[in-house]
Amino acid sequence: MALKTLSAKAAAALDKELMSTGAFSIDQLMELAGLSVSQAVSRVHPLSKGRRILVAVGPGNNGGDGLVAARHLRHYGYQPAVYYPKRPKNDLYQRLAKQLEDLDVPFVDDFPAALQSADHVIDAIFGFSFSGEVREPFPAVIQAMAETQVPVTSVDAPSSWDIEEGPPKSGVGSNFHPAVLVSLTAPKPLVKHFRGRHFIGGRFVTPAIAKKYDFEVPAYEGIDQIVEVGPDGLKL
Ligand SMILES: NC(=O)C1=CN([C@@H]2O[C@H](COP(=O)(O)OP(=O)(O)OC[C@H]3O[C@@H](n4cnc5c(N)ncnc54)[C@H](O)[C@@H]3O)[C@@H](O)[C@H]2O)[C@H](O)CC1
Ligand SMILES: [K+]
Repeated sequence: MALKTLSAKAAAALDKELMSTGAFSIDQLMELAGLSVSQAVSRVHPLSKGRRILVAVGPGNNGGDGLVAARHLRHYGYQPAVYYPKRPKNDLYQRLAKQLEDLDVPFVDDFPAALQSADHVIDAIFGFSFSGEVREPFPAVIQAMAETQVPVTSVDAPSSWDIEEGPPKSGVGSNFHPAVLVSLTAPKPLVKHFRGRHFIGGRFVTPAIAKKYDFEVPAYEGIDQIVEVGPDGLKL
């Protein structure tokens, strides 16, 4: 079976289509994306492996997925902490942050320090709209995720990787290889460079949309919001 991936451009177009003709709101898609991430983390890192989950949150919707995942993980009995250095004024992100504050989820300022006492990390810094060189304050965060022994789950893309080409050839992110990736909707072309455990999530795509964008909706089982596939996105 040939590997079907979604380019950054196609992923953005699909997102737009779901929220226009598809009649979804961004809140709904983000809730389901974040729920998928929370399920993948609880699958690879059950509570018995340690409760402390550090969530690195970026300024866009990838970060929003991380905020939603943190909330679900808190309800599952984990102890998430959130690093969220660039908070947009946007109402949606403010509400997601407030929901975490109401659950007494701490927001931390020093990512490398917080990493010292984390059992697992969620990388929700950048997704399919990332491009160019990583700007401040994120280079040190990506460097810390690259060097740590703590396992990292990346949301949609390992942050700093080019969506089509994968890890940068040199500099920040060139040595970043997360243990787990949750591709939302469909894998992006960068998966050809990924070697860890790989899940597909985002269980909201209709068969018609999948056909139009030329990928297959994975065979979700029962009430699961994720399907584990091979590192490259092919069936296990
Ligand atoms: N249909 C789906 O699959 C859904 C996926 N979701 C998630 O949304 C992201 C894409 O979100 P978007 O807001 O378009 O962008 P990002 O979060 O990837 O990042 C944009 C953010 O980052 C800044 N930025 C870009 N490049 C750099 C850089 N080099 N250095 C620093 N900052 C950078 C940019 O300015 C923006 O602020 C997708 O991957 C999924 O995770 C939706 O949640 C639901 C539907
Ligand atoms: K990410």
